[in-house]
Amino acid sequence: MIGLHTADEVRAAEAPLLAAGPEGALMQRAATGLATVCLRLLGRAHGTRVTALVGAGDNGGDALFAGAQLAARGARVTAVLLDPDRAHPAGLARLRRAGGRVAGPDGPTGLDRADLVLDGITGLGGRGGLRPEAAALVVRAAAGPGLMVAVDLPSGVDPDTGAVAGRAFPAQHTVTFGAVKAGLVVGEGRQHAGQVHLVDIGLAGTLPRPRAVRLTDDDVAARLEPPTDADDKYSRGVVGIVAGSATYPGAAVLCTGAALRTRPGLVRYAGTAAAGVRAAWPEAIVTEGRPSDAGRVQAWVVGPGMGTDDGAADVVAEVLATDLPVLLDADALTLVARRPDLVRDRTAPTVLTPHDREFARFGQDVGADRIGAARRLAADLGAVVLLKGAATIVAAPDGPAFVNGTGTPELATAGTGDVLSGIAGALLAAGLPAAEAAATAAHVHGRAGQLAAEGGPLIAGDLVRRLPRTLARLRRGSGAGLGD
Ligand SMILES: NC(=O)C1=CN([C@@H]2O[C@H](COP(=O)(O)OP(=O)(O)OC[C@H]3O[C@@H](n4cnc5c(N)ncnc54)[C@H](O)[C@@H]3O)[C@@H](O)[C@H]2O)[C@@H](O)CC1
Ligand SMILES: Nc1ncnc2c1ncn2[C@@H]1O[C@H](COP(=O)(O)OP(=O)(O)O)[C@@H](O)[C@H]1O
Ligand SMILES: [K+]
Repeated sequence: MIGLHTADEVRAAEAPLLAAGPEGALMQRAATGLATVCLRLLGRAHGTRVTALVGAGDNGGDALFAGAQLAARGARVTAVLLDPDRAHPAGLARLRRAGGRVAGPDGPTGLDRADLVLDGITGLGGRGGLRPEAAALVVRAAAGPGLMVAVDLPSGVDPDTGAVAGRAFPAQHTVTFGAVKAGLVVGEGRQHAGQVHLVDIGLAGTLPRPRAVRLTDDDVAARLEPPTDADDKYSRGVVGIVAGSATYPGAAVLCTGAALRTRPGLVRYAGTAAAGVRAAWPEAIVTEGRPSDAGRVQAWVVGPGMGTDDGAADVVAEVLATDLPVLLDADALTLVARRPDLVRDRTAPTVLTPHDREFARFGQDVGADRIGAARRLAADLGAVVLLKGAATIVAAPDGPAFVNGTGTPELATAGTGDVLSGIAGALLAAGLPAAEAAATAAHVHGRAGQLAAEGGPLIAGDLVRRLPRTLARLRRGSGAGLGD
């Protein structure tokens, strides 16, 4: 698991090391890590042109020391000082000694010819939207040819929430120190961070337990146990699906197919799309009747394409009255948003999987702090909330939030959410704790999307078809990095 930390947590973790160590030691580790990544990205230092944008804090110090290391190896480095009187003095001296040049924002910045631009304007100390002079420099840097590399985090991004007020540095790579900041992997921050490289500066022993995490492929593989000799079709979990309608069987077919392909022991379907489901998936056990007619299950998925009429409302209430784990998606969300007590009154786990518009039906817009929003709704309802998006969030009333790291914008197409519900339902039925089932499903869904997208634009059915290979790859193990 990759811990995702806040600025306060990182500062608190640094404090004892700053007190104990020689002055500047942490900054040297950070700058060396930064210069190493830059060298790797450039391929060589000699003859390359680097412009470092330098603010008045320690983030600028990191950029100056890294710039000095690159200059010492033959790079032509220009430091653009936003506030010349307050630039990190030792860093500036080191850069000058290494042969680096220094300019103001109105001087020869070298941005129009740079191979690489280092963003050392603000890091953990940045507050609010970038000031006009800094924002203007970011715009000029983005218009130039240089590879955009953010120091610790892209300036203008809130380290905790990923919120961007105004403009922020659009990085292709972010070299972050000590811990991955939550704001680098969620919301607008994620879009500005590019690939994230973590530099170890020795905080492992002093960081607190993270309040947000990202699952790796290995974490997910550990939650996807293949069947053993001891298993039979009932021991792997039985999923119940209530979805679709006679006029719209698609959601039911996709959701049932995804549940089947995640390979629980058995999938039951109850609802008015029975004919379509039976035709598409002979493996499912299908009834036109109510959920109570379907036979025993270990978890229910309710909602995709089922409509919001009184009949649908009755079915949702019937399922929520069971003492089984229930996943509510799509139309079921619209229905419970009108009657949230149906969720609050439950003792068995409930998972809600809204996208932003469905989330808003519960009374508050998502806003810029997506992790915070998911946590608030989870606490309010006493349920697990999976908030869909480019980086899907899973939050529970307690325990860490999960920020998903897999997926592709190709997933923005009709029906992919129905597939996600089917996968999550199968994992709930298999007995995974609700938040882990939801987070594992989001990860698998994203990997299936990436695999399907290799073959070109995808449709939701492609995800179902790719699930077996996705699961096999995950179980075989991989070396997935931080930024994907
Ligand atoms: N504390 C430590 O020992 C270490 C800190 N490190 C670096 O230090 C950074 C934090 O340094 P600081 O606390 O000095 O803060 P920063 O360097 O992040 O930012 C402070 C400066 O940015 C300016 N600023 C703030 N908001 C602004 C805005 N909206 N627009 C324009 N300018 C703005 C402030 O006036 C101030 O000059 C980390 O992100 C990291 O890069 C690393 O060197 C590792 C060790
Ligand atoms: N830009 C994007 N990048 C990555 N994933 C996305 C993006 N847009 C949507 N998704 C994912 O696609 C799925 C869409 O689900 P949803 O909106 O419920 O669609 P539907 O209701 O049509 O099935 C979610 O899993 C969401 O996280
Ligand atoms: K920065």
